Amino acid sequence: MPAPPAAPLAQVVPLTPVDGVYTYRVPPEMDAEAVAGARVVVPFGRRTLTGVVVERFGDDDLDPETAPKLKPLYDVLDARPAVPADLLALTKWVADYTLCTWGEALKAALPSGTGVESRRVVHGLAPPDAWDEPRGRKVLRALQERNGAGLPVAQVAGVLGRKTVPQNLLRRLEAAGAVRLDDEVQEARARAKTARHLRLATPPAGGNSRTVRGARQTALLEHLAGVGEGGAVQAEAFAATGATSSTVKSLEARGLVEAFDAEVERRADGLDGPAPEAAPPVDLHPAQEAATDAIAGAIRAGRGGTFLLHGVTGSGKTEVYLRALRAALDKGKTAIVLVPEIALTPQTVRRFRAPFGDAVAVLHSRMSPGERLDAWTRIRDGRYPIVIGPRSAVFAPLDNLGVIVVDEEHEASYKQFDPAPRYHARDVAVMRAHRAGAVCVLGSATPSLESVANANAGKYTRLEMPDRVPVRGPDGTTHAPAPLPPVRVIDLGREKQVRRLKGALSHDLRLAIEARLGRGEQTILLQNRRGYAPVVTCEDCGWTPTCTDCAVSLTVHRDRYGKLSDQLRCHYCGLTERLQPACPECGERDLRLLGQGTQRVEEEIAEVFPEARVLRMDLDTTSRKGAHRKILDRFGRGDADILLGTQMVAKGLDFPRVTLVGVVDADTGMLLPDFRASERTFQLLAQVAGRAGRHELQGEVLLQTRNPDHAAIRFALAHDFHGFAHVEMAERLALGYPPYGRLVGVEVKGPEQRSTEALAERWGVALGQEAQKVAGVEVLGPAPALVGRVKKWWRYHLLVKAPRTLPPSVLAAVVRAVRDRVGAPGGHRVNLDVDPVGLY
Ligand SMILES: Nc1ncnc2c1ncn2[C@@H]1O[C@H](COP(=O)(O)OP(=O)(O)OP(=O)(O)O)[C@@H](O)[C@H]1O
Ligand SMILES: [Zn+2]
Repeated sequence: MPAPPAAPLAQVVPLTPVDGVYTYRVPPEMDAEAVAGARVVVPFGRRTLTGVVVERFGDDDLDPETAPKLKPLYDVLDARPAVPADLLALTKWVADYTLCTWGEALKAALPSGTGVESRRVVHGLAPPDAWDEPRGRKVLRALQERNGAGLPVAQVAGVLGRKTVPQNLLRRLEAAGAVRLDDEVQEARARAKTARHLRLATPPAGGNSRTVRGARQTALLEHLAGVGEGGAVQAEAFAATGATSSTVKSLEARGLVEAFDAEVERRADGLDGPAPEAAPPVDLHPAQEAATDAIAGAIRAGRGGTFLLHGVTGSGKTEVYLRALRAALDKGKTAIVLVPEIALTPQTVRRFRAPFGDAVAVLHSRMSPGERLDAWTRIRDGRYPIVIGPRSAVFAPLDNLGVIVVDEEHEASYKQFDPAPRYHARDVAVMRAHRAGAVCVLGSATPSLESVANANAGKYTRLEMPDRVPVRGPDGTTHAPAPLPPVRVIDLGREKQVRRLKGALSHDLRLAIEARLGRGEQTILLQNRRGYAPVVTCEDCGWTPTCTDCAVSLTVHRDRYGKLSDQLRCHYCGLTERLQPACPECGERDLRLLGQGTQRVEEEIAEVFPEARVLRMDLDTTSRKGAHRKILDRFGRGDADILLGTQMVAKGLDFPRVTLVGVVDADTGMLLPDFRASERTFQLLAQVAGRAGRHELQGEVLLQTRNPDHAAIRFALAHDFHGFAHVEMAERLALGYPPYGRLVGVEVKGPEQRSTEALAERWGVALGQEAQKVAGVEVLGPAPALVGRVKKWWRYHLLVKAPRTLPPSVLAAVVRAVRDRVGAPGGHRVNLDVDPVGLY
């Protein structure tokens, strides 16, 4: 019997949207493991939940009344705390800042699919005719059909064809003894994968040495001799030796080899194959040198601090990151590199793996839950000092952090919207590094105005790399910095008038592509819209198909069978239907397809340049695992002349033979009613322009637009980030928007329009009242969201605005007060979004 624990109580945060911290008794046998950061299973009302211990304490101060009533922990899930101490504090900060529960924030820091979940289940006890009300009978009949197996409560709604669970009915059925409600606990732990393995048989049969063996048999035996007791995965052994099943059969028959099933160790680096060969070390150019000195110096000195590394496209930021990682590792510290999901390309990963090899773990969203859990577990066990991944990797369970790098820090994908916590990974990175005494490096060619403002205010140290990396000639001599490529604007309005442009590609853009085809160089074309045509309309009556569940028009998609099988798709909910050849309203057969999606541009290229080899990269061509990588590998090998795609082609790519970048329609997104629309457009154009002429060959960029005078276009033309930032900042200041103001977005959603609108109104009134108590706070809205209905849910937005000088906690208190007072009654949902990114 172990001694009773000195701190017999544990404070536990359940991993659900339930607010608060709950106290449990720690049974003596769980004393050693139920420490702060460990995941535990606890009784919670009638449910069983997974939670995280956040503190242990003694029962001395406890009220003797409540002490005996405390329930014990049911179980501890971790032998080693899942959440290191610094992440406990960090998630608490995230919860307070983003207005979510600590449990929700902790959940974001843990791999999904772990722990235990319970669900409420109904069991039938009485036959259907024992109940005289039809709804109850229907439920009992469904339960009878399940032969004693329970039905999850959530599915009862479906049985009755309703959206919500009939809680009242269930209570009455339970009170009358017709059903029993129960909690069923499910282990949500991901299972390990097993595969067929081969190994040499023991003891090796001696007398077979004279047996004639084929080359494959010999190769397999040698291979297995090299891997030892644990054996090799059969498929891998086959790939390595050319052996086949019949090779194995004949070796098995002679007692030389045995086959068995065993768990495979999933590689936590998320890649197959060994680490790529290390690239030869480069000599830093002076601006890189200066940046590296500042960053590595801070890491070595353990000083901490945030650096804004503003380096133009192709200035060699990655090399600076690599040196920062090296500095951290040399000090025995660990490092996190955040990259936007879209930039988590094999090319990027290779550049980080090359110098550090197996020290690097890669996390990405395409991993299966099992792979993710494995990777996470090994990171927590300290096997990888470097973690690279998208926004959630900011919570990687590393101890002893030396540096966090946020590449392309301006990227909107660092902000999580759903589910809560609605955090911005860049801001969490800055905070985590700060608390750990680590260095944070924010890198971009087009920094966010928020970061620029922080640098201006002296909170971040600004490091500039204004030139591209000098190009080295084949003889080893270094030339002058490669210039940023010249950008030309093509005014689409004029093109339409003067040249009667019909398709998507202007005369000049066609000529430019043709020249690349002739010289065997490559082209990247950006068209930030997928599908064939964004809108279809009837020439006669003006009918346009819209989604039944969302307030948007449907996009035409064309598959390889051509026009006859055109589909209509909703980009919000995925609804898909056939496009009929005639208008359903008036019967007119002349339906007009308006606008250009990537598919249509692809078709036009095929018509104009039948000999060109085109790769299309958008959400539709990259949905399969590995597709993204395959496309880029092919393009990199020179198996294609043109890479056409959505914003996926705009960022991070570094291909030496790309000398032309064409933006088919620079206006997509530019005119959205979002105060960041202009900034986003500038960033996208500057980033995509940066893909051209990055090495020896001179590049060129063509922008097609209808708004040649727009600031985003004018400054992109001159590669003038500072000019753009200056103008845009002045506008933000005038309007009180970030970085000069603070915002909290409120999204009110519901299945019914009237009640949703009414709830939004009540929020508006209540916010207005609270806002009056604090100087400078302003409430905008409610107004219908830009897309007023998504997946059958109506959406209304409000925006709370405050000056930058108001502490975030004060603004949070305003919104929290309204949440407590008005809330989200009657099946509505209200999402609070602090520092929103996107449309409000
Ligand atoms: N000091 C150096 N000497 C020689 N080549 C270098 C040096 N530094 C970087 N490079 C090479 O220059 C190219 C551009 O560097 P890198 O991709 O790091 O730029 P970047 O600033 O990250 O650009 P972007 O913002 O466009 O992604 C790469 O091919 C890289 O290998
Ligand atoms: Zn829809």
